[in-house]
Amino acid sequence: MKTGHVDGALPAVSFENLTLGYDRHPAVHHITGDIPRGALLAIVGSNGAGKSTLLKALVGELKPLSGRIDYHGHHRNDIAYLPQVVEIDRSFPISVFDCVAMGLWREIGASGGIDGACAARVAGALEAVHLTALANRPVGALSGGQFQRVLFARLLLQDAKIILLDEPFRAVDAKTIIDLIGLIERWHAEGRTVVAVLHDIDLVRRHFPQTLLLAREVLAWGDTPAVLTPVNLDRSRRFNEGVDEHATVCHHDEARETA
Ligand SMILES: Nc1ncnc2c1ncn2[C@@H]1O[C@H](COP(=O)(O)OP(=O)(O)OP(=O)(O)O)[C@@H](O)[C@H]1O
Repeated sequence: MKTGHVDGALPAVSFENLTLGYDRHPAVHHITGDIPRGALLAIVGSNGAGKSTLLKALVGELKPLSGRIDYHGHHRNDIAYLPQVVEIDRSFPISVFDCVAMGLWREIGASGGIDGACAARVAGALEAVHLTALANRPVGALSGGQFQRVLFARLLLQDAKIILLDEPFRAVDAKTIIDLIGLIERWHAEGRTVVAVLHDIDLVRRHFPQTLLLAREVLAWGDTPAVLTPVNLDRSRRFNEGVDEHATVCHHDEARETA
């Protein structure tokens, strides 16, 4: 049976027996299921469970070792991806305003020119994340939380149908989390599909109707209260990333062969 199903919702993206890995070593095994259109889905799991790997595959940075991802007609430009902040280089000299304006690159194109209407939209996005006063500051001179607001403002302008967020609240204070959750809920209300990797279980319970609990394979996937049960969370905690760190044999395939 497919997991992640919501009655009546068409899928935004489907995984079909998807296995992902690095240098041919599987990191995530045999994932099958649908992310419904308009879903607000949290991906939860221990360190090394494969959460970032799954997002990287979704955005096309990592090709499947086997199985496939069906995008149901969505194109790369329909997907916005916010990697973990540690993977983003902040050293280049660019202002907050220009960094947010990069969210309009699809519309502006190679010309790079920003007309008055575009500038007003950038200003609107900055206002939405309460950063108007810092518009001219270099991004390298922002705090971690301020920079995360910049990245969310850029996402606002990208206007993507599918938004992927990898640990968007890492090292972010409570006030900023509340503001950024407000933007996520706005995207959800607009019918966009939002998928976020998160570690704060209470926050997931409060704000994310659906959860995928991952431990290199799907432990549970569906409505958040049914997924984040004490039994499932205990199984997730017991996941030991060292067990098959250099796995060359997939236990599912092994079981199938000996059955
Ligand atoms: N570039 C890479 N090359 C080789 N192995 C990798 C690479 N990136 C991740 N891995 C391995 O793949 C597995 C899954 O990693 P991933 O980053 O997806 O986990 P995660 O659930 O996002 O963890 P965390 O919560 O710590 O961010 C881990 O064993 C990790 O060491």
